[in-house]
This record gives sequence, C-alpha cells and structure tokens, in this order.
Amino acid sequence: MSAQTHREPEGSLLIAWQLKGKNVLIVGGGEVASGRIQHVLDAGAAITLVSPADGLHTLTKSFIESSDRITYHDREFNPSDLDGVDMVLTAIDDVVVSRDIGIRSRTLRIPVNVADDPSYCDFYFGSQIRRGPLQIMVSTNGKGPKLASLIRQRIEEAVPQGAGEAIEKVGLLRERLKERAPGVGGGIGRRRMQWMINLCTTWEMDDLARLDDEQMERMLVEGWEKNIVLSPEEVRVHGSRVRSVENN
Ligand SMILES: C[C@@]1(CC(=O)O)c2cc3[nH]c(cc4nc(cc5[nH]c(cc(n2)[C@H]1CCC(=O)O)[C@@](C)(CC(=O)O)[C@@H]5CCC(=O)O)C(CC(=O)O)=C4CCC(=O)O)c(CCC(=O)O)c3CC(=O)O
Ligand SMILES: NC(=O)C1=CN([C@@H]2O[C@H](COP(=O)(O)OP(=O)(O)OC[C@H]3O[C@@H](n4cnc5c(N)ncnc54)[C@H](O)[C@@H]3O)[C@@H](O)[C@H]2O)C=CC1
Repeated sequence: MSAQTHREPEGSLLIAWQLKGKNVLIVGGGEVASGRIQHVLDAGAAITLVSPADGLHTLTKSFIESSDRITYHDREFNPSDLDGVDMVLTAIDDVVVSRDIGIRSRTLRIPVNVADDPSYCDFYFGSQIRRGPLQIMVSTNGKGPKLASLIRQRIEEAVPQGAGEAIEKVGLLRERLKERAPGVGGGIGRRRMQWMINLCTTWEMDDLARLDDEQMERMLVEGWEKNIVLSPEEVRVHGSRVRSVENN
C-alpha cells in the first residue's frame, strides 16, 4: 500500500451538480445571498427566496425584479418552506436560525449549505469562473476562502480568451458527429473519441472558437468520413488540402 492510502482524506467530491428545473430554497437576501442567487440562476433552477424586504441587498432586489424563476416571500423563515425543495442555502445574520435550518434540512435529507457555519454544510461553494460552458471552481475545502478568490483571479488571467467559445463549438461538433455516427460504446465510440482527441490536440483554441456551421459540415464530410482531421487551413479554404492528421 502506498503512503497516500494511509492518510486521512482531506478533500471533498468535486462535481458539476445538474440543477436545471429543480427547486432551491434560499433563506436571506443580503450580499452573500445575492451571490448564491446568481449561481443558482446560472444553473437553471427555480428559487424560493425567503427574506424580510428591509434587509435585501440591491443586487438581490434586482434579481427579484428581473427573474421569473424567483418566487419571493417578504418574511422570515418558516419550517414549511422546506416542503418539496431539492436544496437549501441559508445566508442570514442569525446563527441560531441558520443552524436550526441546517438540522431540519439534514433530517429531511435535503442537501444544505449554511453560509456562516461550515459544520452544518453538506457542500461548500467555491470561487468560480464562468465563460460560456467552461466552469472553473477553486475550493480550499473551507480553509481559506479569500485565498480561493485570489487564486481564481490568477487562473482567470491564464485561461485563453477563446476557451468558452471553443468549447461551445466543440460541443456542437460532438453533437453533430454523434448524429452522423450514432451508437454508444464499442468500435464507433472509440473511433469518435480518437477523432475528437486528434482534433482538440492539433487545433489552436482560437481556431476552434472561429468554426462556423459550414466549416463543421466540411470537417465531418471531408474529415470524419475519410477518417482524418482536417487542418484549420483546409477547413477554411475549401478543396485545397494543406495538412491533415491521420486518425488511427
Ligand atoms: C466554507 C465556505 C462555505 C460556503 O460559503 O459555501 C465559506 C465559509 C465562510 N466564509 C467566511 C468568510 C469569507 N468568505 C469570503 C468569500 C468567499 N467565500 C466563499 C466560500 C466559502 N466560504 C466556503 C468555503 C470556500 C473554500 O473552500 O475555499 C467563496 C469562495 C464563494 C462564495 O461564497 O460564493 C467566496 C469568494 C468568492 C470570490 O471572490 O470569487 C471572504 C472574502 C470576501 O468576502 O472578500 C471572507 C472573509 C475573509 C476570510 O475569512 O477568508 C466565513 C466567516 C469567517 C469568520 O467569521 O471569520 C465563513 C464561515 C467559516 O469559515 O466559519
Ligand atoms: N460563506 C461565505 O462566503 C460568507 C459567509 N458570511 C456569513 O454569511 C451570513 C450572511 O452574510 P451577509 O449576506 O453579508 O449578511 P446580511 O446581514 O447582509 O444579510 C442577512 C440577510 O438575512 C436576512 N434574515 C435574517 N434573519 C432571517 C430569517 N430568520 N429568515 C429570513 N431571512 C433572514 C436579513 O433580512 C438579510 O437579508 C453572515 O452570517 C456572515 O457571517 C459572510 C461572508 C462570506
């Protein structure tokens, strides 16, 4: 056994939780809650927001006014707010009520984040970067949130400009490839994956970001069908093949 296996685990599970169409209860409407609202809206969920109107942050107010996915209640938390929700986030300035919500949520087996007490959290937030479908989260597992934020800023500077757009285009191309060559697993799966790997490793991100509809079609008809990956030059200049990568 390696030394690694003897150590107490210090991490948490990093996953991209799919919340589209789910119901999230947010208790509190201050600055921290406004950040939570943004993240949950980005994830496509519906929000029930419970917080007295006199404590609302300006950002929270603007979310309530502009989003049709927020149901707002101008009052304090009530235990029946937990009925039928898929996730609970509390960001209030009352640690007794916070912990009570944490305990009730756990009893009901609803995943909960209590902003002011990590020991009542089933999961933590992290410092996030979003560029289209690209999502990067820095977590220090509760040890140093401010440092997480500073590290995130350094990563932000290092992420290539076209990364979000490149991922968007690769996503579209993968969908079209699966339509053209359907089937799960087996030989076709292996061939599709090798072709995508060759494409992603030989093309610059900026070139991927510039791919248009017609060029994608050419890559599939003249590339995939012949088991090669066309170069950006070949894709842009129809017919004149300059360089291509064999798909093996
Ligand atoms: C455990 C966790 C639970 C959770 O919130 O999910 C948690 C807990 C607590 N934070 C506290 C304080 C601060 N939090 C921030 C900022 C952020 N906090 C975030 C996440 C997390 N904070 C989770 C772990 C994150 C990780 O693992 O790294 C970020 C990353 C994401 C987000 O909130 O969206 C966001 C940065 C977003 C960005 O900039 O990108 C700042 C800095 C600032 O405000 O500028 C301060 C003051 C400075 C400091 O303390 O570092 C306190 C009070 C401590 C006290 O009383 O002393 C607690 C409670 C406690 O620790 O007991
Ligand atoms: N996890 C994190 O990243 C951070 C956590 N915190 C902690 O998070 C908590 C919230 O911070 P802020 O948003 O800055 O506070 P805030 O004071 O701006 O907002 C608190 C909100 O909770 C509402 N509220 C209070 N009691 C309520 C109840 N019983 N039911 C419903 N709503 C209620 C208030 O009306 C207000 O809208 C604080 O305890 C703070 O220490 C602070 C900074 C970062």
